[in-house]
Amino acid sequence: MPKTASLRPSLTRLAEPMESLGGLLRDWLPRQRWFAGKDRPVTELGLLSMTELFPGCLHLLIHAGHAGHTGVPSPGGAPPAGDCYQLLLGVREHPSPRLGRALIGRVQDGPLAGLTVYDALHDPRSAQLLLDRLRHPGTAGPLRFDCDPDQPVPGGLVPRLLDAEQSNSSLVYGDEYILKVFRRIQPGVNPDLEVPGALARQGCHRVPAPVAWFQTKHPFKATLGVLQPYLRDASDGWTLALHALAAGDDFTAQARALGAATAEVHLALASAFPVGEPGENGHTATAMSERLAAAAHCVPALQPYVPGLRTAFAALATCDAGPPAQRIHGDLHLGQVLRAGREWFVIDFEGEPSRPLSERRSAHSPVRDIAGMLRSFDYAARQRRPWRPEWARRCRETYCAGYAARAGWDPRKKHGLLRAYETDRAVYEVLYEARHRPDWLPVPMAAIERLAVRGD
Ligand SMILES: Nc1ncnc2c1ncn2[C@@H]1O[C@H](COP(=O)(O)OP(=O)(O)O)[C@@H](O)[C@H]1O
Ligand SMILES: O=P(O)(O)O[C@H]1O[C@H](CO)[C@@H](O[C@H]2O[C@H](CO)[C@@H](O)[C@H](O)[C@H]2O)[C@H](O)[C@H]1O
Repeated sequence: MPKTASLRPSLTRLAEPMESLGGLLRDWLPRQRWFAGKDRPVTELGLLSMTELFPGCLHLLIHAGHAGHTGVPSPGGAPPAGDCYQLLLGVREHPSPRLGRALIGRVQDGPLAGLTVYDALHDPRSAQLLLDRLRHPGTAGPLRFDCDPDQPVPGGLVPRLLDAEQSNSSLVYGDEYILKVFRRIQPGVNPDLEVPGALARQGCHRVPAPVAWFQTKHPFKATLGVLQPYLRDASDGWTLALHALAAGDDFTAQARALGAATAEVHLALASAFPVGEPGENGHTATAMSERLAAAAHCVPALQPYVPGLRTAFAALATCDAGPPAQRIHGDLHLGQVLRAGREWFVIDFEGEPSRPLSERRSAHSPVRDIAGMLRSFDYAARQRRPWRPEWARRCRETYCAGYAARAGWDPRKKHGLLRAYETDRAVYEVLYEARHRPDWLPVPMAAIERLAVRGD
């Protein structure tokens, strides 16, 4: 059995832990899928907080600064500029060879010299101890662990880390629960805790409700992770859509049911959170135009289409107000919906990861979510050659019909709104793909061309 490094209590008070970790993390962090600053070199790494969670496991909040940003939190606890990441680091003399993929490296300098550091979420023992902390409310330094006393979580569940490419890291326990450990941390309550909790209180069964969570109060208050029931026999909408496409199967019945489920979630959100006034289209159009300009600056391939795309935003400013602004999902696509039995469930209420948390928690038009899902049918249809525009068109049509039947208003009758929100979403996707998956860029670019040239 590998010997766990003795992490003396003094370790948590070490003055210069980054002497040991800085070099390793500077190399490792930018290679993680959830690292947001891939297009900007990391110029500075700073430690915002460090807590010994249990022997051999450190909880860290790390600031990654890019040129011109400082990692020093400003007075009053406001977050430093740049990004803050949550890491759980295992620290051992001789980690198990089974942790090979999780290795970050062997420390050369500073107080941890000679020890090996790895991503502790890959270590079943650490994952089990983390669940134990969640099962028993309490604190560890600035960290606080809470659970819903009405939904007790049993001990001894075997953990496994999901290895899908994700914005965060998720551990599944005994196929009973899933713990999402947020990676990029922003101040405030994370919508992925706030929204499912509020929807559960509304009696909405479309969203798995949180059963335990943990947060920090230093260097700012923030949600760090959420445990919820795991839908064990579920398949996500993206996988189902690709299977249907591969088999030449129709997907319209599923799309219709998905439209109805989206409307149900929107109705529950409108009951759970304050609803805004309609009539903000001018302001929204300006924000969309600004996002387009910023995206075209980063991705020059967008530039020839800017004038055509702007016509969608100009039209939005003058078209009817549409449904009132309300809390929405914020990043709805086929990968965010799960089909279990004959029901659709909606997960991941974090919103678009690159937007500030305050913006993600504010009210927006529900058309934004609808546009996100319509774009997703287009993404799916473009995964096979020859691509299948008819398949996407039918899914889009029936999704809207399903939505209309439940919501009482029909997205298809809001053409100007839908076009503007779809354009805004495609612009976001161009930026997302350029940063994370350049090979996928042609998918949203095809939509950009269509929206700019044909406008439909
Ligand atoms: N409650 C759940 N039940 C079953 N699978 C889930 C559940 N929540 C998430 N998943 C699975 O985990 C994946 C990642 O979850 P998600 O919340 O989208 O994380 P991320 O923010 O990292 O993208 C999903 O695509 C889904 O396959
Ligand atoms: O990681 P998240 O699920 O929160 O969302 C981000 O990554 C998604 C890709 O994994 C990205 O979605 C885009 O690609 C999907 C296919 O992989 C497609 O279904 C979506 O329509 C498309 O937007 C999402 O935009 C991004 O925020």
